[in-house]
Amino acid sequence: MFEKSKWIRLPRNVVVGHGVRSAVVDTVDDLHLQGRPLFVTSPTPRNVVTDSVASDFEAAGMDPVTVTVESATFDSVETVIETAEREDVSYLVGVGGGKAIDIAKMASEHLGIGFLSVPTAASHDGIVSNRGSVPDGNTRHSVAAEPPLGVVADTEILADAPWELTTAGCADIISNYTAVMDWRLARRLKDVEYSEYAAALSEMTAEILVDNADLVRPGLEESAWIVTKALVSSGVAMSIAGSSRPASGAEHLFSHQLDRLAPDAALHGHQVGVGSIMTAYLHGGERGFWRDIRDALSSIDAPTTAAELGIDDDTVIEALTSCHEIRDRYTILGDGMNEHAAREVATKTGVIG
Ligand SMILES: NC(=O)C1=CN([C@@H]2O[C@H](COP(=O)(O)OP(=O)(O)OC[C@H]3O[C@@H](n4cnc5c(N)ncnc54)[C@H](O)[C@@H]3O)[C@@H](O)[C@H]2O)C=CC1
Ligand SMILES: O=C(CO)COP(=O)(O)O
Ligand SMILES: [Zn+2]
Repeated sequence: MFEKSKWIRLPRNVVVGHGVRSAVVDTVDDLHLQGRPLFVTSPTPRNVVTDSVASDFEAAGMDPVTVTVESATFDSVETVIETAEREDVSYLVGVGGGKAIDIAKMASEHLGIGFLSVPTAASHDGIVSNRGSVPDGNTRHSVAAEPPLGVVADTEILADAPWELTTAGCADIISNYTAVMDWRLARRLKDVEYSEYAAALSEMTAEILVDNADLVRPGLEESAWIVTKALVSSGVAMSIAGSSRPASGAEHLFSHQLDRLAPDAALHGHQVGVGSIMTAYLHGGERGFWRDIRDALSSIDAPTTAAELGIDDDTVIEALTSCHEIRDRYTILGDGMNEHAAREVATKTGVIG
């Protein structure tokens, strides 16, 4: 008998466009959410966006509360849960970059209440996904979390955000190529669960973004539009897969290890992009696909070297040789690279000098 079953949980409303920040209240109405909202945000997004959206809620008589978190940790998730329980809120609104949105979605999963995702930067593909990404000691968890009921992505806000946040989002998408290569490898060697639809959607998303790279330029609102659509599509791929596999392979392990070794040195998307150049080399050797990844990153102004990340060469080598230990996720790194091999890939790809 066929007994397999699967839930794919996706947002119901995705609102993208110029000035749609004023539609957050309407989105809440459309989703029939009632009661008191808790805004989950971080310091800069709070000043830039959250307070003005919260004042729309006040004007609509919804009595919002705001909690500001600084980092994507389990302690921050706990702070949000405690605030939500104390203030008797009915749903959450995550406003900010990847960290604030991850915290909101994980708290929402724990509380069993809905949440809305209001990105203030096109910097990551967690805008829509049903995963949270949290460092914890020597490891990094990819946690099952509540996907947003609705997403409101105002392209005016996203285009006004610092340009490097947008290039980081592009690099997070370009890294899908190597994430999917790793996923297919793990399927062949370790029989891991695999979804052809999620893999194809993830690769196609990267392909469309690279094909449109000429249109991704600083200050252009159309760029924010193109990148946001890719981020949404990549997040949907993760939700179809029920894991971050379509968008996170060895290049993400490399970035997660850099976060431990050189905290806050560079943006998540930029780190995974550089990691992707090197893991593409490992997948294809001299045969050139890594050059396509590097050129795609360069074409949208994303870093392609350790120096451009602001990270020294030795730290890159340390991350490469140890990042396979971050989590139990089989990738092209297998059971780890030795230092000589790591130096060779980093040098041959021009990541280190
Ligand atoms: N759950 C998932 O599926 C995914 C999760 N992530 C996670 O997301 C995080 C990376 O996201 P990021 O957005 O790069 O990090 P982030 O949330 O730390 O934001 C980066 C910086 O941009 C600032 N910022 C945001 N909006 C701004 C605006 N409009 N104007 C000026 N500054 C603004 C923030 O204050 C912060 O300093 C990582 O923790 C990563 O693991 C990334 C991809 C997928
Ligand atoms: O960043 C992600 C996808 O872009 C997902 O993060 P994880 O590697 O923690 O699953
Ligand atoms: Zn990522």
